[in-house]
Amino acid sequence: MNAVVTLTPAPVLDRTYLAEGLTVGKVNRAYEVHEYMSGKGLNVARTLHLAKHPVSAVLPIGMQDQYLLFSTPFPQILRIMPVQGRVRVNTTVVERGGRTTNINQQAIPFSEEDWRNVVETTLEQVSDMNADWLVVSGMHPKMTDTGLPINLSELFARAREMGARVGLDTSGPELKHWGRSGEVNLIKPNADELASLVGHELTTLGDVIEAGRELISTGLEIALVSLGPDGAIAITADDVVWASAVAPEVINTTGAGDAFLAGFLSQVVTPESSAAGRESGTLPKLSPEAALTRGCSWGALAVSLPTTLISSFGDAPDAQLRQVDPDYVLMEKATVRY
Ligand SMILES: Nc1ncnc2c1ncn2[C@@H]1O[C@H](COP(=O)(O)OP(=O)(O)O)[C@@H](O)[C@H]1O
Ligand SMILES: O=P(O)(O)OC[C@H]1O[C@](O)(COP(=O)(O)O)[C@@H](O)[C@@H]1O
Repeated sequence: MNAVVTLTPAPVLDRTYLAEGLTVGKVNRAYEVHEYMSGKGLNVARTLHLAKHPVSAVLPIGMQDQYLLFSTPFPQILRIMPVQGRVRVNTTVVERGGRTTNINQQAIPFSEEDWRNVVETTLEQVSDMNADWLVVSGMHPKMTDTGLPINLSELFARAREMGARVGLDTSGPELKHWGRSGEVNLIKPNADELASLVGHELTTLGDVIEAGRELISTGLEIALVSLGPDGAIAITADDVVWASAVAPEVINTTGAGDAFLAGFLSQVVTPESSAAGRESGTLPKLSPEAALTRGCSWGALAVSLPTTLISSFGDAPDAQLRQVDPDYVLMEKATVRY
């Protein structure tokens, strides 16, 4: 069935200001403001749900903030875990012309008990949905008692024992740790995140491919590197595929990575390969090529909308693509295999 479970360990209230321009150190005025519940895993799940894909989003959110979800689209896909602490707020300023500035708040720490409940609920979802993927997205909170970041080893190992692949979309020290741990199947860094993961500058596509291959040698199955307007590249042990799609207009780049990952996940395992895998007790075969093209199209669509994919329209992403670009004429798609 190619079902996906997402876990967003640190959900967010996204506040987006649209302004003519942003001058640091001056008073800036917004001509439009949007506010909605978000977080990388939630964004991926909503986008997949719009595409009628089986998906469930685990969201640890304190009681005081659960009202924020009252008007959220698609409440049926949410698995809300009550935890201590308030939800964080991420602020985005989008200038005309598309330049985007983000200020992301630190994640609220987890108590030992809250984290344990989140792990168990997530695994229940993986099991109930017979999930092909568990995707953990966004910042990782620290634990209140130790001050150390959450430990995902048990969650990853048990999800994999259940036959799910594990995907991780994060940055900074968390990506450095888990990206090389051999405990996840997929990571989705952008070029800057990949450079800091491998510890050196990446100036050419060849550098990106080499960095991806280095990670594959540590036990990763697929490095999915997004390259902003230059599309994305998927690197596996025996395949390197690049694709891109042209955005009709660049309005707000926040959320492009999430839309891209949703598009990729929606196609990387076909229902047939998923079923065949279950029958033979092996992991389903991956089809990165079609998945990459779909991911780039959805990413390009996301940048052409003022907010994220889901809050602007209620249609499936491919229908939204046709509204933005009736014949897909502007979305010239290219896929190259290296
Ligand atoms: N300016 C753009 N034009 C067309 N597509 C874009 C543009 N920016 C992003 N995308 C698409 O969205 C994907 C994710 O964007 P990227 O900026 O790399 O991710 P992140 O938001 O995680 O940093 C890209 O791989 C690309 O397919
Ligand atoms: O958990 P983090 O790293 O603060 O990221 C969360 C932020 O990333 C987003 O999910 C957007 O991410 P992308 O631009 O990578 O798609 C925002 O909606 C959210 O505020």
